[in-house]
Amino acid sequence: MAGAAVPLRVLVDMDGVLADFEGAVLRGFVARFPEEPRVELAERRGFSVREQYCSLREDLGDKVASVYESPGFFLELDPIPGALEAMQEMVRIPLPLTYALSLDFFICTSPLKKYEHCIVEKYKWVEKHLGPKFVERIILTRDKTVVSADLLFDDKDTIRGAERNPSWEHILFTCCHNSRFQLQPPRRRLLSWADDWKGILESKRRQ
Ligand SMILES: Cc1cn([C@H]2C[C@H](OP(=O)(O)O)[C@@H](CO)O2)c(=O)[nH]c1=O
Ligand SMILES: [Mg+2]
Repeated sequence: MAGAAVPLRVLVDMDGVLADFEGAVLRGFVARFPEEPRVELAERRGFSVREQYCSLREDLGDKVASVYESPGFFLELDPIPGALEAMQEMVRIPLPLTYALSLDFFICTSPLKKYEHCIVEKYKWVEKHLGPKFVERIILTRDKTVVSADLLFDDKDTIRGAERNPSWEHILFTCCHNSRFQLQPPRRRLLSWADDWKGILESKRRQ
């Protein structure tokens, strides 16, 4: 049909973008190991929490991993400010934005290698905070490069996998661990859900 809108496919990551993984790790670590040195959020550098705690002291890596591998950890994560509202708005597009833009929306998230609690709790978290319709939109994969889309909002600075040229543009979602990461142009960031995510969608609009 002439003039029919081709939907823009958008992937939104979960931890660090919708759910506050980093805040919960620090809180859980302090509660469980109050005497141990810790990494404050302002001092977080690099995606892997475990690596940074290991560099503080070798045995702290296992200790911090025990926090995010515990039952209940993923289910109890707080939503990132503005994330739930942005998701509800995103799935309602094309209402306020433009008549020519419709959207195929998915939550694209990786399970931990120790997946026992993580996987089911991620599903439950989405149902609890966003509702059952969003559960149908979950893509669970350890390799996001093989998923095809126009955009991926993700807090991991470097996303690698089997596909060397993923179809999506990775928009780096700012999180404590990547705030000092130097993005090489033309890579783009979204500073928070208060930042102009609609402008980024518009910039990808198909002709
Ligand atoms: C181990 C680890 C996991 N995670 C998150 C990322 C993945 O979720 P997501 O893809 O939703 O961001 C999930 C499994 O690795 O846990 C971190 O953000 N930092 C870490 O150090
Ligand atoms: Mg993430």
